This record gives sequence, structure tokens and C-alpha cells, in this order.
Amino acid sequence: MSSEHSAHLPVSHPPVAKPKIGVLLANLGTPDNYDYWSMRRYLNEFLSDRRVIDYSPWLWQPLLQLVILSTRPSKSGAAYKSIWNEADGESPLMTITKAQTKAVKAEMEKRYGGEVEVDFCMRYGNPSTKSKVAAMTANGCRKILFFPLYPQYAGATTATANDQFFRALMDEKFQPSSRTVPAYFDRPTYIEALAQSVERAYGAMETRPDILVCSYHGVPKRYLMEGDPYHCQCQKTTRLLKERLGWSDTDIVTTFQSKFGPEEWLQPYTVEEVARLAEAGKKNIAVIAPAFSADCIETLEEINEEIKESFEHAGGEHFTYIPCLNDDPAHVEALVEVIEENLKGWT
Ligand SMILES: C=CC1=C(C)c2cc3[nH]c(cc4nc(cc5[nH]c(cc1n2)c(C)c5CCC(=O)O)C(CCC(=O)O)=C4C)c(C)c3C=C
Ligand SMILES: [Fe+2]
Ligand SMILES: [Fe+2]
Repeated sequence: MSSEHSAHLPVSHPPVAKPKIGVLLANLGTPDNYDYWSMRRYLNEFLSDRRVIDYSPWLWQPLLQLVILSTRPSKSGAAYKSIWNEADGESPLMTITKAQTKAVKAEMEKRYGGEVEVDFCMRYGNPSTKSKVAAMTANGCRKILFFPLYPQYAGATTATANDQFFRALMDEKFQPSSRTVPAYFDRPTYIEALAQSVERAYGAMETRPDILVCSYHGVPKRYLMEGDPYHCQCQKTTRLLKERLGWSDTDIVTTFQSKFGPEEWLQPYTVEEVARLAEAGKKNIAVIAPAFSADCIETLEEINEEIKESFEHAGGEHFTYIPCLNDDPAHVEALVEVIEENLKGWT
């Protein structure tokens, strides 16, 4: 009788890890480097995502592969080069996401010891969502809380991050239970962290800015018409920030940046609005980017270089960029509060 037919032998068994809970933070993703091929790989994955660009692939892919990916990798690569963290060989988005994860992890360890594991992944590029879901599952995470780090929901960010998480779960033999964290733009702790960052920046200035521009990443206007709540959540973020600061309507304005392609995007466009403000005599402005949980190419290069230039070209004199919340302790506290709220019943 062969050993596999012996009813008396114990079944050989892989080691069983102690059950834990995983908290997987997710951000957009960033190129591995700023050379042409690294940029092309990243942009190809990003711009082929139909949650980001929803045109028929029959029309979009030839245009993307033959036209856009022949020029944009070099142009965007030069922009990344100007902000690259050369010391660590990575983009600022990567450096800051690591710092945020470290801070959230330390806080969760204080509260839950080894019961909760914290890590991060990216929607595009590395470390991939798939690799981190596989690692957490292998480490014994029987429950995973997936947290896309976007305060406001957009199909192009939150939903596609979740889609990728669900795809990763499809590959797991012993699939963990899972939850996804919803948008958190209206949580008082997040608004408080934003308000404190504004107060800190204003407190350090000699003259108070004439207006605070809240610049959110744009999306095509059509997405709003088709039911995406992003626009409303951005407007509400500005209103809550204004109320917390005790300001009036004329102290703060909502704008949208990073328009891509010929379609109309959410308006007003930041690059045009700052020029209009300068022309209207508002020569001293501050800009904050509440849709980004971490500084990245869109803030460090687009806002602090291109948009600043547009303001100065139109006669503006003082332009202050207020950094994202990054690993600010008030931000970490807000993120941990959101995590704890969504872990209820699990811990
Ligand atoms: C072309 C369509 C795009 C949509 C729609 C879009 C929505 C969107 N994006 C963010 C956050 C980020 N975007 C970032 C970079 C970036 N975004 C697009 C295009 C769209 N984004 C491109 C092509 C790029 C790459 C840079 C470039 O070539 O211009 C980043 C920064 C990544 C980094 O490495 O620093 C972030 C973050 C949001 C929040 C959003 C909609 C709500
Ligand atoms: Fe973007
Ligand atoms: Fe709206």
C-alpha cells in the first residue's frame, strides 16, 4: 500500500500562522525612476486604466501607444527629475507613503501589539497591491482592511484601488475577509489636520494672504454628470475647512488642476484662476491641495512650479504652497481614527 493511501498517517500540512488583521494603506503609485522606459511603463499602466480614461480601448489604445507614450514619458520624466529624492532613489510620493505607513504602524502597534499588521501598496507600479495582499495573507492576516488614501472618493482613484484589491483577493486560495475604507473628507480629525496646517503656514507669514486656493486634482466634467461624487466632496471639504477656520466665502476658493486631453474638466482650472486672482489685485495667495494625502509630482512640480509661474506671470507677488498633510502627527491621528472606526467588530 502506498503511503498516500495509509489512513493512519497524519496528512502533511503547511505551517499555520497565528491569525491577524491586516491594514493595507494604498496610494496611487509612482514610477520606479524618471528615465524614458520607467516612465513609459508607469504611464502605460496608469493611462490604460478604464476607471481613469474611459474611452473605448479600440480608439484610445492606438492614440496612447503611438502618440502619447512617445512624448509624455520624456516630458513627465523631466518633471519627476526636478523633484526626485536622489538620496533614496525614489519619488517623494514613495518616500512620504513609507513615512506615513511607519507612523501609522507605530501607533497601531501601541494600541494592538502584534494583532494588527500595517503595510502599504500602490495601485500602479510597485509595491503592487497583489504582492502585498499575498504577503499579508501568507503572514496569517485572515481579515484585511484596505484603505485607499484619498480623502474624497473618485472612480479614478478610490474605486480603481478597490478594484485592484478585489482582483488580488481572487488569487488567494484561503481568501481573507475584507473591508474597504470609504472617503473621509468630512471627518472632523481630517478637517482639523488641514486647518492646523493652514494656521501654521499663515502664522509663519509676515502678511496674511489675500485668499487661500484649495486646488484639487481634476477629473473630466463628464464623470460628475455620470454620477461621480468627487466634485461635491471637494466643494464640501473646502466649506468644512472654511467653517473650521471661521472664515468668510471671500477668503477661500475651490479650483481643479492637472487637466489632461481635450475634454472639459471640472472648473475653475487652478492655472487660470490664479492668473485671474493676480489680475484682480490679489497679489498674495496661498495654495493648499486637500485631495492629496502626500506631496507628489502634482503638488511639488505642478502647483509649486507651473501654477506659481502662471500667478507671477499675471502680476502676482507672493505665492505660498502649503504642503500636504504627509506624516504630520495630526494627519496620522486622523488616519488612525478612520482605521479604528472601520475595524469595529474585528479587533
Ligand atoms: C488622465 C487622467 C487622469 C485622471 C482622471 C486623474 C485623476 C486623479 N489623479 C489623482 C492623483 C494623482 N495623480 C498623479 C499623477 C498623474 N495623474 C495623471 C492623470 C490623471 N489623473 C497623470 C498622467 C499623472 C502622472 C504625471 C504626469 O505625467 O503628469 C499623482 C502623482 C503621482 C506621483 O508619482 O507623484 C497623484 C497623487 C487624483 C486624486 C485624481 C482624481 C481625483
Ligand atoms: Fe492624476
Ligand atoms: Fe457638485
